Amino acid sequence: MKIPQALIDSLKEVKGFNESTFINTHENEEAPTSIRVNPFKKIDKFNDAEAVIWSEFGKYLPNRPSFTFDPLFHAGTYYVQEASSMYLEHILKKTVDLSQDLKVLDLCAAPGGKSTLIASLLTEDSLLVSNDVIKTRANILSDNLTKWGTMNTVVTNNDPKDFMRLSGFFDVLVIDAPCSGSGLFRKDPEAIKEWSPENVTLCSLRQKRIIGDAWSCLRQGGILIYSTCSYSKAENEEIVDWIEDTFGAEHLCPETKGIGNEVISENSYRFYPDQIKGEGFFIAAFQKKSSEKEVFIRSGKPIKNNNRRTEREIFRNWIEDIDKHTWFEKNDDYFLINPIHEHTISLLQSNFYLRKAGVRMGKLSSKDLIPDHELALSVELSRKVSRVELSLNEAISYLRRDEFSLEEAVKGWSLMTFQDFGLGWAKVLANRVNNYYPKELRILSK
Ligand SMILES: C[S@@+](CC[C@H](N)C(=O)[O-])C[C@H]1O[C@@H](n2cnc3c(N)ncnc32)[C@H](O)[C@@H]1O
Repeated sequence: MKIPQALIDSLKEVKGFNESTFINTHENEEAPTSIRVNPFKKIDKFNDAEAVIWSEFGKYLPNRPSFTFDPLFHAGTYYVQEASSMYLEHILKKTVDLSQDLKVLDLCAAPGGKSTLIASLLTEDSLLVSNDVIKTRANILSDNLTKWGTMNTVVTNNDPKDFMRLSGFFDVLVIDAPCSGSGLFRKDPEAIKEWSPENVTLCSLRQKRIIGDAWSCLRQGGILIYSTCSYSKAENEEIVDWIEDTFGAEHLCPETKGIGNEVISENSYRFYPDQIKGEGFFIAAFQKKSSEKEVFIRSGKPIKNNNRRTEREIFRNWIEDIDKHTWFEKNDDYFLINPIHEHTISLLQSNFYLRKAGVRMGKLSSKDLIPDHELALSVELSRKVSRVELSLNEAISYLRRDEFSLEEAVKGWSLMTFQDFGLGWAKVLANRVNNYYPKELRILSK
């Protein structure tokens, strides 16, 4: 792997950069494999694996297994994530009171590494809005958050400037900005071909535009966390200076955890693969000092309609504690949400392209629910729902969407599980089983 000389030259004066070890690591060492476990779907599988020091949920694996052929991966019990980027957890814990109910925007969120991490840290009554401007990527983001299983998440597919409509609304704004990607060269050597000083300049301009567009949606006193997987100062320290100068934000510098002070560069944190067990990463936190006119969100009880009592009784069979929740209907689909978020979700619905809100439970037929895939992965699903535990081979077959049969299964909708974690639905008929695993998610590789 040949690192572009122009990149090396541009880093010579940067804090913590060591040219010879940096080049040696890129040429001779493989990127470590790490995963982050889902606190809402607890598994033992990685208990003995080496911990990522700065994350409560992060683990290094001694080698890279085939995640595609692990049903626990498809059940959302863990997320494969590069270790350095898990440092967001430490920064959040140090700058935000996570015991409070918060409104958090993850603005550049696909495929969902940071969002699934944030979702793991928030209270039930908090709301995470995960956004990505690119439609196909917003769909992947939505799939990954569905697997994570939490209800307090909304996925939007909007341009950052659309968030100006939510003036002063969010307590926390996370901007993991699109960047020149030099920090991930070991994992994606093809990215080296795309790298150029001109691209760094373009990325830097785009990063400023994104931050400028979204700034007003953060409330006074709120926290902005900015990160990239680039080494270039133009995308990192220079953006930090620009944020301080343009918005008068206070640059915070929480104490480090599991990394030495040498990674602190002008009050921000730089991760180099020759110095820590992870890839290149940059992260900085700020507090907003200026005031913002806050968007008005209606409060109060939702409007009831006559069907709700019947609907509730149907949903009671599917949802663990339906009396704690509410729901809304859109295009015949029913979405389970926290009543606290009802008006906010309604506001988001009228102003944004929503890809996901709460848990899509499914459609109602005359007497029952036709369950949606989202419900199968949700932590709100009732234990009363009929379940069939699959062996490893059966689970792989199910995830491939193969035809299969089940001995002694109860007729009707059944949750297919692996080690007790939901994978999806099947409908058991008298002489066959209909596999309802979503076509677009099925395992294709041999
Ligand atoms: C570094 S990736 C985000 C990774 C993600 N936070 C995670 O941890 O999985 C940057 C994201 O920004 C999005 N993006 C690209 N151009 C953008 C723009 N002009 N405004 C906002 N987001 C953009 C990309 O689609 C991409 O998903």
